[in-house]
Amino acid sequence: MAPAKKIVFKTKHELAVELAKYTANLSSKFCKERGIFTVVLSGGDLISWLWKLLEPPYADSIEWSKWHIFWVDERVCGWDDADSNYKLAYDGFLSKVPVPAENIYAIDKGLGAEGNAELAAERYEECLKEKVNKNIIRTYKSSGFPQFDLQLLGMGPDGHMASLFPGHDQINEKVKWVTFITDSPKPPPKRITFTLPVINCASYNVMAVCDKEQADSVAAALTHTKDVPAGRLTADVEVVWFLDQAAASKLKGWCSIL
Ligand SMILES: O=C1O[C@H](COP(=O)(O)O)[C@@H](O)[C@H](O)[C@H]1O
Repeated sequence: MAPAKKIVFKTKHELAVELAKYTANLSSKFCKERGIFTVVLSGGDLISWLWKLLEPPYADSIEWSKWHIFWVDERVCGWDDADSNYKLAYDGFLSKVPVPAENIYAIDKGLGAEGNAELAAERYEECLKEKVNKNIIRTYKSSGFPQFDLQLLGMGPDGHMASLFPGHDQINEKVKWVTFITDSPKPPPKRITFTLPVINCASYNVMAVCDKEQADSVAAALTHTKDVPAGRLTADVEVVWFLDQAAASKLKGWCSIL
């Protein structure tokens, strides 16, 4: 289990620049080693901090054709719904880079539109298993859980990550790869989400958080003074918290500031 690193940035702009560099370095490493780079996206603000990847030197140098894109959580709705994490990522990032359409694994379109959270979670887990069988996704040591190369995560003000919310049972799931919630405290209520064991098997986990609304939960998660889902985040190789000064404002003195 990797200890959490924290980096505090003066501005969101600087955070986005460093996030692009970090992602591009890992892309280059995994594309060289495996010919594939598996990337897991979240929804929320994270997508707006990926803009630097769309610019030089990254836009033209990243081997986009080797990227495979998954979602750590998804709202159970149509792909064109304003709540959709797929739509958010497509409009803000994926439509601007040449990742092949067949390498983008969104929630099942029909089940999403129908609002069938349970079946949508089962179908997404089947999708992951199929990609494991095709050696697109690696598995974690002997556990059999999928191991993604890089997950780009965010955290809500209540300390939730993915769609694992405080006080809800999904955080305790130990067997399934993907589970669902139908009473999410943050709208919309129906969502599917990777489970904690899957999230924590990733080789590299980035948790990017900005703004003062998240400051209490950032402090709770990183000092373990209160049990919030994001405080359980680990990774196989490295977990790094990318914070702006407002999000880090309740942490006392021990972060590296860029
Ligand atoms: O609902 C969600 O919230 C979290 C955090 O979002 P943010 O807007 O506070 O950054 C997000 O990571 C997750 O993917 C999304 O479904």
